[in-house]
Amino acid sequence: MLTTTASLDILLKEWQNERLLTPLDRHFALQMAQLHQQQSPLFILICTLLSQHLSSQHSCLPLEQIDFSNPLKEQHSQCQINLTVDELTTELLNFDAVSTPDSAILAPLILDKGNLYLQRYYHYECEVAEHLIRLAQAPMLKQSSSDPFDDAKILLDQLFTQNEQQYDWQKISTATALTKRLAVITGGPGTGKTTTVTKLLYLLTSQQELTIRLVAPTGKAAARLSESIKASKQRLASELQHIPLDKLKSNMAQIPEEAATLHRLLGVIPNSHQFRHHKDNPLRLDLLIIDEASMVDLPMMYKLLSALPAQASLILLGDQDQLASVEAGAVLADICSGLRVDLANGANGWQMRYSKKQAKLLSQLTHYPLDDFISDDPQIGDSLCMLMHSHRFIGDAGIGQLAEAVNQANLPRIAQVWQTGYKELLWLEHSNINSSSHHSNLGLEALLVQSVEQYGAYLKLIDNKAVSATEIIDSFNQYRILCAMRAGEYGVEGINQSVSKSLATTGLISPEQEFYAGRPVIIQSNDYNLGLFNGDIGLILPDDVSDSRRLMAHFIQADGGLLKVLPARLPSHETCYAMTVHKSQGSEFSHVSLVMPIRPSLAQQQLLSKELVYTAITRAKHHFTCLGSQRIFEQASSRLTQRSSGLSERLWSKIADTCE
Ligand SMILES: Nc1ncnc2c1ncn2[C@@H]1O[C@H](COP(=O)(O)OP(=O)(O)OP(=O)(O)O)[C@@H](O)[C@H]1O
Repeated sequence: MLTTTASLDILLKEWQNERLLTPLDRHFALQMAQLHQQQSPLFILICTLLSQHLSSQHSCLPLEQIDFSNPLKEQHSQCQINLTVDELTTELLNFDAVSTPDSAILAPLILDKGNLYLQRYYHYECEVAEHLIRLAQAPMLKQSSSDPFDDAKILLDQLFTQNEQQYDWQKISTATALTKRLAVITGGPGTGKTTTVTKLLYLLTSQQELTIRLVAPTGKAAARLSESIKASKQRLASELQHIPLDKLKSNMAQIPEEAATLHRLLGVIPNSHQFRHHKDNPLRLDLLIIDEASMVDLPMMYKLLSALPAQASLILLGDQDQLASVEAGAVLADICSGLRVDLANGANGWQMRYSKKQAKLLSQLTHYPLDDFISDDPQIGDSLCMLMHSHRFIGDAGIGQLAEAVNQANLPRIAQVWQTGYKELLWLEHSNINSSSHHSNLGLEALLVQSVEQYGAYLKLIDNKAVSATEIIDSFNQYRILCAMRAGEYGVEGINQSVSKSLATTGLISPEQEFYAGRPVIIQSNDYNLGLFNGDIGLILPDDVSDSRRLMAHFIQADGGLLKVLPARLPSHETCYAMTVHKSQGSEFSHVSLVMPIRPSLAQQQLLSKELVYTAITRAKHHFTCLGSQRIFEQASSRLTQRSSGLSERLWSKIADTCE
């Protein structure tokens, strides 16, 4: 048994040295102990584990996951506490700093259904669940006529050609969003989320005047949403040629194209965590559409839902299989979790779950029988729709096949896809050659040759005065190296150095100074005055309007405009020939090369997950290269990220919880 605080402190320091804990985790625990005058080693240990869980993006600490004999999966534990979950629950509730949700005065730590929360996160989780369930149970806005869906039925039939052989889930998704104030439309890349939402917007705006806002978590994702909606509107217009041109034009003009970031929508207050819009100053809109919803973390979802006006509707679009948000929570995955089913082949699949009433209504609207999807108590299921057929990867079969095999963690299938020899897939094996005078990795060398060829394309445009900065940035964005890790030779830092060196050797760049023509930079913090945000990527290029052609950092903004900033004024940033997979979320590139580590540490292995590999693959539109070793690729593909949270249970349990 850990009997003294001193022995625990030694243990915490050891864990910190092994990087199993951050200094913040240790300080949090010690501060909690001081604040609540509680020196019990058990209390300090639990606070440490809670903080470590929150730093690892979990929303809470499930007590049943604590293994006292090895709490942080370290090599040699000296921690010898031994308690069952029931004993631990009793011990924890004896501390003043811990309470249950039904206590008269809530303590800073809340213990609910076997999960320990910081009070703030408990509040976020309950509120998000309540908001979502309330929206899911509310009918869509402004229904006036005796059969409010009469017009919608006609329009739905015009917009979707009825397919007798197969269910058209895009049509069913559109109908879902017509009937409920919450619609969650999910699916992998190219499954038609934007196409569906464009048709829905056409349908809604041709019936009534609505204030609609389109948003995404990052500037890049917002810019991509704008582009996709514009392209989708053009495709739709060409499909609807039977509609008189004037009417078609005026209907199309009603569909918004501009997308903003979530931060811009909510109104950032400089140097504050608060936004201008919140519960008491709600947004002014009728319909909010959030793309790339998998990137929205729990606190942000809480803030968005709180700022939503009482009668507004919400549509979440995203891919539930992608990496979850950078901060705590996995809101989209939790929302979708109730649809998960085990398939006969052992893989995971999804199945819609509707109430009888909703299945009947959707059937009437779409003419598809939905009795097979009726569930007893679907809670939020009436608002969900999944698109499973990718229209994007038909021509580029290899990428789609690999993404699917990884997503299903199907190792034999993954091996088979790599062995098929698809022209759009390239495997580079880490192969170290060591001789007394020489150390090289042939895989890395091949990657560097590829990067010189690929990045050479935009670098060669820089001196051509006929080519605009926007065109050069577009060319740069065709190719990107994504790293699974930040640190090390095969992390972002090492690969950036290696690529810079190769480009310099071939004379494509002259990196004598910090800022040189062609250097790509990624911003690492928000600068509201400059309008630059964490994750924004730009290029250092000669300013084509100044005579001296002095160097400026050029960024394409969410509205497509070009922002120029003096390099010396840039907020913290780094070179970006290579970036992390996390930072690439919401972006797409024609060619993606994923770099995996050779010998990941124990802590690094935890980060190499199926979601990470899947996200990297699905960033590629036409070509995907992987530098790795088969063993690490397979290990990563079979490691599912588990984010501890009580949200899934709150959304899908039979009796919806209310927040205390
Ligand atoms: N029902 C359909 N039949 C044929 N092609 C379709 C259909 N739906 C979408 N597509 C095509 O598939 C491509 C991808 O569609 P869309 O952009 O709507 O997908 P998405 O899910 O939004 O993709 P992403 O996740 O990449 O943003 C587009 O070229 C679109 O024209």
